[in-house]
Amino acid sequence: MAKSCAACTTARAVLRRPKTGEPYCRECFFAAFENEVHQTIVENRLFKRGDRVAIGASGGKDSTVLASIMKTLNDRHDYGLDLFLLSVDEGISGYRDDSLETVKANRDEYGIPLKIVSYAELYGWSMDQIVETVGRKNNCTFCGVFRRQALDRGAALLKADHIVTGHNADDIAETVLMNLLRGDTPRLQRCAAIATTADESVPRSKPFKYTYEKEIVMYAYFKKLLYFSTECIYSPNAYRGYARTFLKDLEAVRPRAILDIIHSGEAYEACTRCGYMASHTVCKACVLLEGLNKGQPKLSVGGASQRRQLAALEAPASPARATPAAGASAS
Ligand SMILES: Nc1ncnc2c1ncn2[C@@H]1O[C@H](COP(=O)(O)OP(=O)(O)OP(=O)(O)O)[C@@H](O)[C@H]1O
Repeated sequence: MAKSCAACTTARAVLRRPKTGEPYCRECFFAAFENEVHQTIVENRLFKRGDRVAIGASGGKDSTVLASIMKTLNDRHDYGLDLFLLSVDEGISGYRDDSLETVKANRDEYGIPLKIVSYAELYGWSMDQIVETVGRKNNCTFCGVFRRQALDRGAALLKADHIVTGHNADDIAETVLMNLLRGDTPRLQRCAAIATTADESVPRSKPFKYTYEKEIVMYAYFKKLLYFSTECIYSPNAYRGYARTFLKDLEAVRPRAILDIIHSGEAYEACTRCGYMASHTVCKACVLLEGLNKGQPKLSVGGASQRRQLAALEAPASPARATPAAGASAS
């Protein structure tokens, strides 16, 4: 017997939500999907009214769904944003030239202006030429670094206040895993952040940070969105491939694994004093040192929480405890 939708309980379910495993009808799935992205945008205060927002548009599923949903939410909730599509043409024949045709079709369908910047015009080198020179092994490094800057330069031409990209929950969890496997702990929290701002670059954010890739594909499918699905011909990123397979295996057993990994990245903190990894704003070594340096080592090794220990150590010394130092200077 056909199941009914877990949300409206009346319509017939046509899908099972990958994130929760619940049966949903089409309309309730659209509503839940759109509402979750809206919540992410509002709770993280990603934009302010009047912002000019450049949507990094590659023609792939993520950025195509992002463009569609940014338009839907901007209209529905009156965000007051000026939206633009921004595409980087890396100069990869048989790949980017075809995907840019998809972006142009999306420009016409959504009525969002499109700006294309190319590696050839910005750097004097296309990726095809770079690969001819450096080979296929390290070409992704060139492409990644150049794309980051190209998006900034394109956003500057558009006078954009903000760039959004289609990075989804799976992409972010994969990056957290890769940084963990490489022992690159300083990057853990940064790669899991929803918004980033580097000096002199345009602020960026990822409205799909908590959106599952499988749900993006479902949304595109049921909305009949047009996207380009070929993988880059130059990107045999084997390491990410293993992280991806591992993540998919985890997801199959426990769908929440994707969110849990993102939360692990978010929860990682670097000590605000010495930069070493910490589970609090200040690491245990700094708390112990503070105790030693203040002549109260026992305060920092007791059973109290690290926050309370630090607060106690940072509190102005009581008159009784101040006596030895005061006595020393008086004598
Ligand atoms: N050539 C490009 N021009 C503009 N934005 C890009 C380009 N390539 C990537 N991006 C942005 O970076 C995001 C992540 O890129 P990635 O290469 O991981 O692609 P993806 O996961 O296949 O996403 P998509 O499905 O949108 O192509 C994209 O969703 C898009 O917002």
